[in-house]
Amino acid sequence: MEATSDVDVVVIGGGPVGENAADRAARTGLSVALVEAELVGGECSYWACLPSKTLLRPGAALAAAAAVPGLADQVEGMSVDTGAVLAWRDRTTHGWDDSGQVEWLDSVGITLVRGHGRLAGERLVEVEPPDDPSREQSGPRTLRARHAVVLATGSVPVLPDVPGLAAADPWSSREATGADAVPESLVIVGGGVVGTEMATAYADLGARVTLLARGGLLSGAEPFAGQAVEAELRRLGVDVRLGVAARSVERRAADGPVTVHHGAAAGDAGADASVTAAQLLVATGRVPRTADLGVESVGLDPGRPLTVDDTMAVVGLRDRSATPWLYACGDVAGRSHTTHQGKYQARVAGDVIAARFGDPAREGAPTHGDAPPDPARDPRPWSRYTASADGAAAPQVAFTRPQVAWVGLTEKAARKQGLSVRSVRQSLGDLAGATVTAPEYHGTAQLVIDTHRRVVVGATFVGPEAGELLHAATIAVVGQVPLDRLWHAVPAYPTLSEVWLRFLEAYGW
Ligand SMILES: Cc1cc2nc3c(=O)[nH]c(=O)nc-3n(C[C@H](O)[C@H](O)[C@H](O)COP(=O)(O)OP(=O)(O)OC[C@H]3O[C@@H](n4cnc5c(N)ncnc54)[C@H](O)[C@@H]3O)c2cc1C
Ligand SMILES: NC(=O)c1ccc[n+]([C@@H]2O[C@H](COP(=O)([O-])OP(=O)(O)OC[C@H]3O[C@@H](n4cnc5c(N)ncnc54)[C@H](O)[C@@H]3O)[C@@H](O)[C@H]2O)c1
Repeated sequence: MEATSDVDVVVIGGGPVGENAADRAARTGLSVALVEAELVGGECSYWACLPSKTLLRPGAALAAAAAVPGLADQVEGMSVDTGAVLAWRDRTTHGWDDSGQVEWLDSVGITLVRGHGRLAGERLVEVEPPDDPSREQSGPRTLRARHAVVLATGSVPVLPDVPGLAAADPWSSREATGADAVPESLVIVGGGVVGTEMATAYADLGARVTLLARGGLLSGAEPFAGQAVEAELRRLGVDVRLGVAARSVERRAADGPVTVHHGAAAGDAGADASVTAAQLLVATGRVPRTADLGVESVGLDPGRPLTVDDTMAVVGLRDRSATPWLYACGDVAGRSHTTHQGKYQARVAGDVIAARFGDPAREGAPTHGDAPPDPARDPRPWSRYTASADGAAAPQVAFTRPQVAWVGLTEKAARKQGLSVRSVRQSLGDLAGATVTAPEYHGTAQLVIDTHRRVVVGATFVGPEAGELLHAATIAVVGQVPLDRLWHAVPAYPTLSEVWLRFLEAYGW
């Protein structure tokens, strides 16, 4: 095995984002090496999106059946078969085996280098062989990139500085999505997307769940969304405690129960209540994985978020070269923590690299037909080389019950940006589409409208399968479609999309 290898592009991190950046660049004939320390497919495939959604699906399917006359009586009293669900989760994650993903890399001509990658200066990456002896080093120790290096190393969970917490060896989302048994009881710290999704899944799987949140639930979304999820979690039997902070944690034996003492989140007063459970999950957010990545070798601060421009080029390097060579996308870039938005950034970074260094005329190249970005000038917003949607139009779905789907700005965020906005809120349950879905369908949707430009800048849908309603809103926000034109986008009868007509009627069109 050669010690040093020259390639056109090196991608560090083989999650969904690194894979996409590598693929886009490789399609223009560039040679690409992908460095991966664990499993190709990343957090999303093995410990995040896919296993979590598998754990959530059976409870959602049961609830959907229970809401439909003719089925409700049949499923009453039924519970989820935990063993079957965990076995399905194991199939979804391919038993934590990445050989399928590795085959794909081979098929598209991307070279996999297993090991921990670190920058060692400009366009230079050193790879430390993996600890796991079953996963042997499959490539060179040093990679010299002729053109570009892409950082796609994802993020790591945050462990708050609470006395006794680290010593209690709590679960992170990895253990929660990868568990091989359901604990009798679970206390969750954190009321964000992981906290609410896992509270739903574990309640469905039969655990007694307590959820501790500093504020309300899903604070990144409109407040009414978190309130709907809170109500449903309580209905499921989850003990939801809002406005509280963990003050200390005790666990006497490694496999023994764990007690979380908590008090009011506002102020520093001590603990006034506690909860004891068989297991503890900490879900208090994630930070970009920039520690132990060698970023100090190019003048950046390890452990701190990276700053990228809209072409996903990292800014603030010690030595500025005429053409940017270092890019970052996905969780590590810190702009968004979702797979779809990270992959969007990867398409941008991959296409920028391909346009700057690859052969755009090559068959299968994605980049012909648009002017390549000029590194000396600001990139043109909304071109294929610019991740313009990140700030203005990023969608997200929390697969809670009810689902919460949102895109763009909340009303509060829009006002904070100085926009003059008006929100219109509609009940989904009143629509004909709801009546034929389930007689007791409950749901709410809201548009945030920029009253000067008369365009939609944000949208939220809360209800069963609300995620499927989101994309029309994403198109309206990205396209900045004027309300006058939206009026001509006629929703089919009887679908839930008729809420768009109700929005326009309520706004006063
Ligand atoms: C429980 C949970 C559920 C989620 N559900 C969803 C969902 O339903 N939908 C959604 O859109 N998003 C979801 N997310 C977010 C989603 O998982 C992330 O946004 C996504 O994984 C980011 O992709 P990435 O490629 O940037 O990082 P990752 O998926 O984390 O991949 C990074 C890869 O880089 C590797 N790596 C790191 N450092 C190095 C190094 N120095 N050298 C070599 N390799 C390295 C890692 O081993 C990993 O394979 C969820 C997150 C969690 C925690
Ligand atoms: N369906 C999806 O798209 C999906 C699912 C799961 C996770 N994710 C992504 O993964 C990332 C991580 O999820 P997450 O839920 O851990 O983060 P989050 O940012 O969504 O929520 C973290 C929560 O923890 C709270 N918190 C922070 N510090 C705390 C402390 N010291 N004590 C108590 N509470 C504290 C915050 O107030 C917040 O409510 C998110 O950015 C999310 O977008 C996405």
